[in-house]
Amino acid sequence: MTATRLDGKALGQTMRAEVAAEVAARVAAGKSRPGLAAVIVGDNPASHVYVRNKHKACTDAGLATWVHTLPATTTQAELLALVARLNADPAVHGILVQLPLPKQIDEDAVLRAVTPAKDVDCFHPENVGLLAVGHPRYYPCTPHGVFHLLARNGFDPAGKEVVIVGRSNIVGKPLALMLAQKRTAANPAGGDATVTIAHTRTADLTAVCRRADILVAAAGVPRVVTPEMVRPGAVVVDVGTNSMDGKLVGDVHEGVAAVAAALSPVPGGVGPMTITMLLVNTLAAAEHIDG
Ligand SMILES: NC(=O)C1=CN([C@@H]2O[C@H](COP(=O)(O)OP(=O)(O)OC[C@H]3O[C@@H](n4cnc5c(N)ncnc54)[C@H](OP(=O)(O)O)[C@@H]3O)[C@@H](O)[C@H]2O)C=CC1
Ligand SMILES: Nc1nc(=O)c2c([nH]1)NC[C@@H]1CN(c3ccc(C(=O)N[C@@H](CCC(=O)O)C(=O)O)cc3)C=[N+]21
Ligand SMILES: [Mg+2]
Repeated sequence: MTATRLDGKALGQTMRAEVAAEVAARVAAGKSRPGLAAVIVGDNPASHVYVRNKHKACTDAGLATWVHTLPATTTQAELLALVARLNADPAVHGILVQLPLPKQIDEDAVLRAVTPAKDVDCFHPENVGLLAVGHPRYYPCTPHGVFHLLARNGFDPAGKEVVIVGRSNIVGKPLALMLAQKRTAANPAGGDATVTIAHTRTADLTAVCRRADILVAAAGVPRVVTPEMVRPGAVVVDVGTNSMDGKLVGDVHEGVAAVAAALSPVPGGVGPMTITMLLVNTLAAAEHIDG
């Protein structure tokens, strides 16, 4: 078997075109143009690549966008002052503070300073709480991207065994929450799946992963998911974006393509979907804030 490719680049483009059409219609109707402000502190090269990609995707879809680049020596007070200014700016509907932040900055304090209505990453505890009780204001971008990459390729997670490797606050944990939840009108990306979360203390990772109909790798470790961890015919989503010898690689061993029914590539899988969901959320934020 050679796995079907879950093409996030193509699906992301399709969904970006949908956002662009809605933005154009909204602006033509005299409403506000959705705007995203991205904040990047320091000179992590990967962060600069992502922020540049986000900026271009916003521009292409007709969103207003600003990138605030601050030096690595920025103090917490300076960063909080910028966030306060963006919170108060009526042209800004979405605020993204690129992670990770330099050591002198308390990441949690900054994420909590973003006003929840503009928190298009869904990192603020109020928004995480709304997600947890099944009434999301926004879906977090990477988990939402994974949901659409599955659902729109005909792999509805409802009733399936899902195993997620990774339990971070930005990927594994919110994805597990979403996929386990009941799908309702208020929670259309509820997965109705049976979900297992694996991590570094999981006793037998191979045995746990082999239970999966849908296996999601979000560990940040190249090739951590090997072919023997995949039940033949399973669907595998690779969230990893790791830099190895100057190359971008995922968390899934290339041999998995011979075992899985479908596999998302890196690059061109979850990454472009994440950016697309950021545009979706920025449009939703403008509707939420301005009507
Ligand atoms: N494509 C995209 O849009 C995005 C991609 N990413 C990528 O996804 C990956 C994960 O990111 P993130 O969640 O932030 O990473 P974190 O480092 O915050 O979390 C990694 C998680 O994986 C678990 N883990 C690590 N190694 C193993 C292992 N050998 N076996 C089992 N579990 C393991 C950790 O377990 P424990 O909790 O026990 O330490 C932890 O829960 C990275 O490659 C990142 O670059 C991230 C965000 C968006
Ligand atoms: N506040 C915040 N929000 C985030 O959403 C966030 C963050 N911080 N910090 C870092 C992670 C990582 N992340 C990616 C986004 C796009 C790609 C992406 O588009 N990747 C392309 C390739 C990009 C390249 O060429 O390097 C692909 O996979 O095809 C990857 C990773 C968002 N993150
Ligand atoms: Mg820090």
